[in-house]
Amino acid sequence: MARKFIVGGNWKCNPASAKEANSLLKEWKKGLPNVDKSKVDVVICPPALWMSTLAPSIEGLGMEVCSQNVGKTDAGAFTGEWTAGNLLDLGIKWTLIGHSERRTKYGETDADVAEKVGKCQDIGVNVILCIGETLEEREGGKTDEVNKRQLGAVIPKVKDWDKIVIAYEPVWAIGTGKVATPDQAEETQAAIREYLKSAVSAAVADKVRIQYGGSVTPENCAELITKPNIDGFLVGGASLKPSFMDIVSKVGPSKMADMWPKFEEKMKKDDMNETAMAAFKYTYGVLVSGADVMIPESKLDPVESLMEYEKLKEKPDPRLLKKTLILKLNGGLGTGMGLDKAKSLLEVTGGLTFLDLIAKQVASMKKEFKTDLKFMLMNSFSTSKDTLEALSKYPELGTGSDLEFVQNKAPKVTASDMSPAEWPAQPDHEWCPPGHGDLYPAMLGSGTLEKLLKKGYRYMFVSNSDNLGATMDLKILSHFVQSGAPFMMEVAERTDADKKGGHLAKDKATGGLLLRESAQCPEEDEKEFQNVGKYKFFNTNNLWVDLVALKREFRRNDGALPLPVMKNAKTVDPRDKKSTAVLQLETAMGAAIQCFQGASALVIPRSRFAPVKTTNDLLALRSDAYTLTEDFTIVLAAERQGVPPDVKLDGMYKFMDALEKLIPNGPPSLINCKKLVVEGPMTFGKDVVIKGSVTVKNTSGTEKELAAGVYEDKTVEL
Ligand SMILES: O=C(CO)COP(=O)(O)O
Repeated sequence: MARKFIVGGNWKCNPASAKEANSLLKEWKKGLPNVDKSKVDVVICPPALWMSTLAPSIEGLGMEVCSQNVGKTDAGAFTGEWTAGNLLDLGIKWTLIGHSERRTKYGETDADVAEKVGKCQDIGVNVILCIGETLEEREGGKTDEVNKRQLGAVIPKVKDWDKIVIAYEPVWAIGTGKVATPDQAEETQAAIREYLKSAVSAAVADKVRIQYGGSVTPENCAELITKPNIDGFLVGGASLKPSFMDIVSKVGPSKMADMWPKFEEKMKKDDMNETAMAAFKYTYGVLVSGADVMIPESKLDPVESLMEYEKLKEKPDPRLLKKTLILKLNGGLGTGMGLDKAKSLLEVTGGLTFLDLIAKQVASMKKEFKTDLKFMLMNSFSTSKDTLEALSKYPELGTGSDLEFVQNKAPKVTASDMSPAEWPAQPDHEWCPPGHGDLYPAMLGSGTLEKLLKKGYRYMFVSNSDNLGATMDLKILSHFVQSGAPFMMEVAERTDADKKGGHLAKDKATGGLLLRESAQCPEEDEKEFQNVGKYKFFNTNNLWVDLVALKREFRRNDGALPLPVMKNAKTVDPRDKKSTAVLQLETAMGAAIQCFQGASALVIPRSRFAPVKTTNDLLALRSDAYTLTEDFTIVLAAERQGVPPDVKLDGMYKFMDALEKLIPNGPPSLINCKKLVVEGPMTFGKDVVIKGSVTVKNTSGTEKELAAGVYEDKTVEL
């Protein structure tokens, strides 16, 4: 049976302060990408007083807290003790028992040790049982005898061997710098396993993990771990150093050490900048370390109430506009709607594309606020050229690097071995977009962030280019600036229609805001995830960022923001399902809310969230249910009272060309439509008016026309 390695860090009565402990844990974080969590368990034993306070940071590293000791009694008049039950009550599932320092310095006997193990077994606490001989005993040839005695005392108390790990720690090697040789340790641990076989069973002997402890270091651990009966280490002194992570990564190495040089070479060859490489290295590290990306219910609190747009009291300050950048994300292709160009080049209404509308919105804001406004786009390598061409008719928006920066691309990862994906037939397919979380590294790496800061820009309002409701709002800008928050997310209230999408929540440990996407929700918490009464808000992707704070966060995190990573399983050639299976790593820009201490959120009216994702959205938008205002925003007609029509077109109308054929005479009137369902091949006649809920069906298979007329609350069979 393959036993999973387990490494323990026994801090004993160290370090001198909780502050030092915290900075040690922070240092360890850097080593995480080098460790494959599926190969090694790690438990950390801090002094008892800090077990609770350090637990979130320890667990944040994918490690578990382990007590150094536990009492042998239940609750009662036992001053200075704690029980196994107390541990579980604090969420601590592990304890050491019988460490040689407890035995020699505090007089713990084999019988005490056995009682303690019994208490842990009763309640289900995992035990690392420490055994080992003194120098005298070793020299007297009594090693195996001592181990058998110490272990033998405990065996009658054990019912569940899955909750027992043995740490063989020769007393003469503890804290002395005198490590057992790999052969000595292997020989002794093989004898311990042999004893388990005869005293308990072959199955137990085979599955119980035996650690070695005593002067283990990053230097001597590599050879020790090759021995078949050494299943990990219990580390003392070396667990108080940043290099403890080297021990962990030598026991359970990730693919980072082997593969990173290959990715680095590939990216350098492609002239990628340092920031882009650091961003990919971070996401790749999350992938190969097998870090748990789930956010369980137990770690969250709901966000009860937030500031609402209607209640903003700050006095609008037009001077802030001069320090503010309006950024539109424009990296997306309209492939979902059957286009092979930037989605924003799609005609929305009245012959105007998204880009036309955005350009006109900016022009009208300049007029309204009587000031210049800085506007930029983040394009991707596939949207840049078309977009700049289309915008050349609006020279006042700016040109070149004043108008855009280009999103990075990331190497695809071969799913089978985590190497850089290769596809010589079409090398373009070896790269993918890294998601809109790339906004931040792309801004920094392209030099845009620095350039903006130098020119005195401090604030950024960013939104998706397909959300025509996301216009500059001076009230919101003034609130954001005066609140002093480094980051603010515009959120909207979730309705039943939004229950499958992500939600805002509070991190129980830090009280900070975070987003939980459906891919980050464990299956058993799905019901709570969809509870729109509990988790009331969703991210609209209209974000406000203090650029000085952004720069500071990059510095604080060594050049890469620690955003949650999503992995998408695809084939290297997306159209050839038989081509190599790859993973594409992505981050989302809204998730950065968790990176900024003091980040906030604002509830906005739905009118600021009007994205066009499908032909359903577009048909509604082109109809009279919406109007185009003088400042080129698209708003719902007043009669609709804030509720858009619910349009459900047959899947055959998913692509733009099919939509255009469906409405050769322009869209039907939907101003009084609640719901429109279209099934089967058809066209809409010239003056069609839909009222209430209408379903139009054609089951014949040949295209038919829905004639002019008013249709109200009915099903029409063509
Ligand atoms: O006692 C130990 C772990 O429990 C070993 O300590 P050292 O690694 O400092 O020798």
